[in-house]
Amino acid sequence: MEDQKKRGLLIVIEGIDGTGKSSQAKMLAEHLRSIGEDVLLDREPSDGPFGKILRASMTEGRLAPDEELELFHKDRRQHVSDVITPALKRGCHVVLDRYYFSTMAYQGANGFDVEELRAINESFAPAPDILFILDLDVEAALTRIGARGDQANEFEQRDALQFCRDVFLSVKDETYARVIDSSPSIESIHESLKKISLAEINKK
Ligand SMILES: Nc1ncnc2c1ncn2[C@@H]1O[C@H](COP(=O)(O)OP(=O)(O)OP(=O)(O)O)[C@@H](O)[C@H]1O
Ligand SMILES: Cc1cn([C@H]2C[C@H](O)[C@@H](COP(=O)(O)O)O2)c(=O)[nH]c1=O
Repeated sequence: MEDQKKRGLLIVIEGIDGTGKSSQAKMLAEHLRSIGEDVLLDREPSDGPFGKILRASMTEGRLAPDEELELFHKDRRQHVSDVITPALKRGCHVVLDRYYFSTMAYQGANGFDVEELRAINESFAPAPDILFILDLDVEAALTRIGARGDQANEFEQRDALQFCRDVFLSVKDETYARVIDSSPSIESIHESLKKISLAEINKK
């Protein structure tokens, strides 16, 4: 007999560093579980073999841009086919901290064509049911993550983050996208994410 279970929702949280993605992903997953929903809390780079190489490279030294991009794509293909798709099929919601919009933003800031990156990813990665774009100005985001460095690096970092913020906001008109002002308190942002997610779950 065919499996009649409803597909889970893919709920993606994006935004520049320090906008509160990890905090919100955790709180949303915990809330949905507390009301009896089956939820997988996950992130990208993933905890799979390619994701582990990428995470190690963040502390041990950045890879060449081409090599890094190839790994992000390998990681996402593996994550989508082995983790995300099976979870959604068995009716589990996936709350995901970063997804292919981060590739558009960060690898776009590294010089790759943003629309090409989007097309490559959308050829194999399912679109989210909800995309929360946590939006915050670069100065506030940098203050939150306590970024410090030499002045030249700080300017470069600001420019790159502004580019990323603009890329995230460039998808704001997609039906699945919700821009969330991330300057209020963690709790009030959580209330917004909860309300929007529950409305979408109840629609299904
Ligand atoms: N709404 C908020 N108001 C004030 N501080 C916040 C808010 N949300 C998160 N923070 C704080 O900002 C810091 C970064 O939060 P968090 O790790 O959730 O962000 P992130 O977007 O996942 O960051 P990154 O992308 O750098 O991993 C943490 O110290 C967190 O407590
Ligand atoms: C998915 C993805 C991520 N990145 C970058 C963005 C951040 O600098 C790190 C992830 O760090 P976090 O603390 O876990 O948010 O990876 C990227 O460049 N491209 C991507 O596709």
